[in-house]
Amino acid sequence: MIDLRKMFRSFKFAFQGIYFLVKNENNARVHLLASFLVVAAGFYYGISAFEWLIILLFVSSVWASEAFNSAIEKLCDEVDRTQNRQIGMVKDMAAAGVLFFALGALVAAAIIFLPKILSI
Ligand SMILES: Nc1ncnc2c1ncn2[C@@H]1O[C@H](COP(=O)(O)OP(=O)(O)OP(=O)(O)O)[C@@H](O)[C@H]1O
Repeated sequence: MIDLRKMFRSFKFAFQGIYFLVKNENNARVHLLASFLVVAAGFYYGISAFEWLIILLFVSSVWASEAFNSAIEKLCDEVDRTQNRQIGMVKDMAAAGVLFFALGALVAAAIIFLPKILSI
């Protein structure tokens, strides 16, 4: 049996997580600006349903990877705040996860929008 109250409570915590991300993480604010710009460009250029699908997949993937990366960073800082090579590596690998999606998003946005921008 699904406990709806528990489910809505989990949503509340997840939205709290989004609030923490945007409030505390500079990179999340960069993602917010980029997401806004790309969605605005999508409406401006009237992109197709398939192009929207690609954009939405990348936007949500970048946000999800940033959320995991920030959570890992916070956890690392709780575990050990002294200089620790392993902690440094964990943080760098988590950051690489965001970079993979961000670079993919950049290339996808260029493939979708550059021809439209250049044809004007
Ligand atoms: N405890 C540590 N030991 C070794 N290296 C660390 C440690 N903490 C951070 N680093 C190194 O410094 C880099 C930046 O870490 P930091 O936690 O400041 O990340 P940030 O992305 O700048 O975080 P914030 O969002 O808090 O500004 C890490 O990727 C890692 O290479």
